[in-house]
Parts: sequence; C-alpha cells; structure tokens
Amino acid sequence: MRIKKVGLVCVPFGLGGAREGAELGPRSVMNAGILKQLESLGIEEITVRDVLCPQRPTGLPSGGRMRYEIEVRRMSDLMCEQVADLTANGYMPIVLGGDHSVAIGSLSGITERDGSPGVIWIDAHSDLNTEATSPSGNAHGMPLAVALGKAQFKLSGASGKSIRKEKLVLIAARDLDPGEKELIRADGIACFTMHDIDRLGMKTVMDRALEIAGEGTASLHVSLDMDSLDPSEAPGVGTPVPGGLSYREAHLAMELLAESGKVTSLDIVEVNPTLDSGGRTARLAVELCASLLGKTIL
Ligand SMILES: NC(=[NH2+])NCCC[C@H](N)C(=O)O
Ligand SMILES: [Mn+2]
Ligand SMILES: [Mn+2]
Repeated sequence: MRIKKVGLVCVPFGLGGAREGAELGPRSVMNAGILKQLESLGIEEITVRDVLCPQRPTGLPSGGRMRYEIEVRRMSDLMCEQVADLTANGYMPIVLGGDHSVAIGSLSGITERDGSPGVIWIDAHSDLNTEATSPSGNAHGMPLAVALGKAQFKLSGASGKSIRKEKLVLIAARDLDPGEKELIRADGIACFTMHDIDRLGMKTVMDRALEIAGEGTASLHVSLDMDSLDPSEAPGVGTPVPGGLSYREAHLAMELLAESGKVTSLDIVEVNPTLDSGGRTARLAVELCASLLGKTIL
C-alpha cells in the first residue's frame, strides 16, 4: 500500500507528563523538517492540523488520581474529531505529540471511525496504569489502560469503543510498574521486552508483532514513544530509561513496518526539546517517520 495522503496532527500538550517541555515537541519536529521529508518521499497531499490544546492552568492540577484530567479530556475530544475526520477523508493521520497521553485521542479517533485497530506500541514503558495503579498520576502512563477500557477515565464520545487486548503488542519495554506487570500477565498482552529483542533480534520480534496486531483488523496503529530509543540516541525525552533500542534497531523496526504495507496511522510522542541536545531527538523522530513511510537506504 503506497501512502499518498498524510494528515499531520500537531498536539502541543505536555500536561500528561511530570516535566514541562513536551508541549514544544510538535514545533521542534516541524522545525526538524518533517514536511520536506514527506514531500521528498512523494506524498502527494499533506495537510497540517493544529489541535488547540488547553494550557497549563495556574494553581493546582485539576482531576483526582489522574492529574490534569479536565485538560486531558479536552485535548482528547478535540483530537478524536480531527483524527476521525482525517481517516474518513483518506488521510493517514500522523500525530506529533506532545506527551503520550495524546494517544488517548489518536486511538479514540481511529476506533470511532474504523472499529478496533491493531496497535503496536513502541515504548520503554507499557502505559497501562489505571488511576488506581499509577505511581505518579501522570496521564502519559495511562493511555493504553484508557484505550482498553480499564481506566476510570472514559471518553466523552458516545460510542466508548475500545481497542482489543488480543490485538495489542508492546515493544522495547524495560520499565514496568507492578500493576502494569500484573495486567500484562493476567490479560496475556503480547510484550516484547528489551530482553526479548536482545535474544530474538528485531526482525523476529517485528514479524511476530505484525502477525498479532496486523492480521484480522481493519487498521494498524503504531505509537512510537521516543523514549523507546536508548537515551544516548534520543536524550530529549521526559522519562529516559537506559538500555533502549539502538539507532539501527529503531530504523529496522520502521523499515519492516513500511514493508508490511499495513500501517494506517502513527503517533510520534514525548519529544521534549528543552531536554534535547541540539535537536537530535526531533531529527531522529523525522528520520524514523521517513523510514516508516518507506524511505530505504538504497
Ligand atoms: N509515556 C511515558 N513516557 N510514560 C511514562 C510512564 C512512567 C510511569 N510508568 C508512570 O505511569 O508514571
Ligand atoms: Mn509512552
Ligand atoms: Mn515511554
């Protein structure tokens, strides 16, 4: 499947994480040349949508066990509309975060329109905390729990459809909270940790991931948290964890996803330019996006 139409959804939202700066992510990825890259790949139509995200309120965060719950809800509702609209019009949505709570919006938009997608979640974390298991209260640790319908946080949208645990694959995990481990085991969620990648290699892992998430679903969503990469490659993230994907492992993952021809939507999240070193992480985000859209070495 050749991708001809891309809708870039810029989501300058950083209230889902503990550190300020992720809200500057979309601008830094735009400045790193994502539009030029898309054009040079022969994408025929590119549209850019800016989601007007709520700003950091003065005073204490709203919400109970999910910090800034009101703002997270507002952002996800706005995103849901945009993503559903792009999908309906034949655009592949590429969401530029923002912290990973923006995936609540991407997944709800896709699910709303196309039914449950397969989901490949590339991340040092599993983002499966509910309000009850989260050690931090930060929404960027909860998007998958929300999308699976496990969290208290429910979307305002009428359908309330969720993704299916059988069609979810986690890749590059290496920092899981106790409640998340329990849920992964109890629900039998496919999880390829860094240990598995070390043992099997990225090719085998991606083949298996595509078998699980890429078959029997109308669409396939890839959510790329830049902290899946080793911090030596991607320092500009709010929650870095050592022992991550190498530069080539990450590219190979994207190249294999491109070859599969199955990916229908993408998030690139957690780029935090205030923590970056000279824009490296934003540039890497652009390169990885290009690989996922079919850029090859030769
Ligand atoms: N998308 C992320 N970077 N998530 C980090 C989550 C960290 C931790 N597990 C928490 O729930 O607070
Ligand atoms: Mn994440
Ligand atoms: Mn993460």
